[in-house]
Amino acid sequence: MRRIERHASFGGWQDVYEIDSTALGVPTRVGVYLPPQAAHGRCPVLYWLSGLTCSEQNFIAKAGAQRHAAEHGLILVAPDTSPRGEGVADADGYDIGIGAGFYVDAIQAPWRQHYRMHEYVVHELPAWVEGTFAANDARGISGHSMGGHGALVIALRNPGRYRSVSAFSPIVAPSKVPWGAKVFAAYLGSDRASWNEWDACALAGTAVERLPLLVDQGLDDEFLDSQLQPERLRAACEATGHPLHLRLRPGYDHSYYFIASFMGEHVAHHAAALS
Ligand SMILES: N[C@@H](CCC(=O)N[C@@H](CS)C(=O)NCC(=O)O)C(=O)O
Repeated sequence: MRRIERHASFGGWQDVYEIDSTALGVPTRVGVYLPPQAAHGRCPVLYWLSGLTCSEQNFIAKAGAQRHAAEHGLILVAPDTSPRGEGVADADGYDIGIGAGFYVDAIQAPWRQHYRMHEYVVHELPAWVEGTFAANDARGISGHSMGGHGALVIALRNPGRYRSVSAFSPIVAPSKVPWGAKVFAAYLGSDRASWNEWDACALAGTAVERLPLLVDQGLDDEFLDSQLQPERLRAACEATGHPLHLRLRPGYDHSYYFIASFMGEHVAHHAAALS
């Protein structure tokens, strides 16, 4: 691993590392915030999954999460949103290929060679974090938009691995909306039944662990009706009794201004479950 950035931040360190990922088959960058408490003992870890077009930089520069992580003693880990670099498949459009890994394990050519973000985020990344830093194995996961989808799906698919989950403006039913349908057809193929394994609304119906879902959604979000449709998650959770705390926020859009406004509440939610 190579450390390529280090900044003092709220008594701790905001770092960026480049690691050689086996799952992705390429070097990949990851933001790691070490709170001041990590100098004295092991801390829980909150994983953050960003949305379309993002790298590890958007969250570390714009979400303002370090102040809250320092207050609660949480390590923050923010991976890239896809494999990238020479030899990595890509296609026209910001919503497929590089910057749009969708946190699935692709099975279709040419994507399957590198697009294995689920394997990377769920297994390889925590093993590296817990073996490298003063981290314990108490894990929470959160994210935004495509990353909100990733956080919900990863928590629902992997019972026992995460103690808390939350999302901002998540794509709750990727199988049913244009962003998800486009990449699922490419990465997973035309068998739509298999898409349910990567769809939070479908997974909420079959989850064996009823981990409560905390979701914030801005009502002035430009993607609310076309891509996000949070009422689908409410209906799916009501139908199966899955605990959901969905907060609709008037006036807020899809940006990091929205995320930063409620980041403190999300970090506190995770800290309560993880500490
Ligand atoms: N209209 C945007 C769509 C992508 C977008 O809104 N990305 C969100 C996540 S879905 C984001 O976090 N963008 C980066 C940022 O705001 O820093 C674009 O063309 O780039």
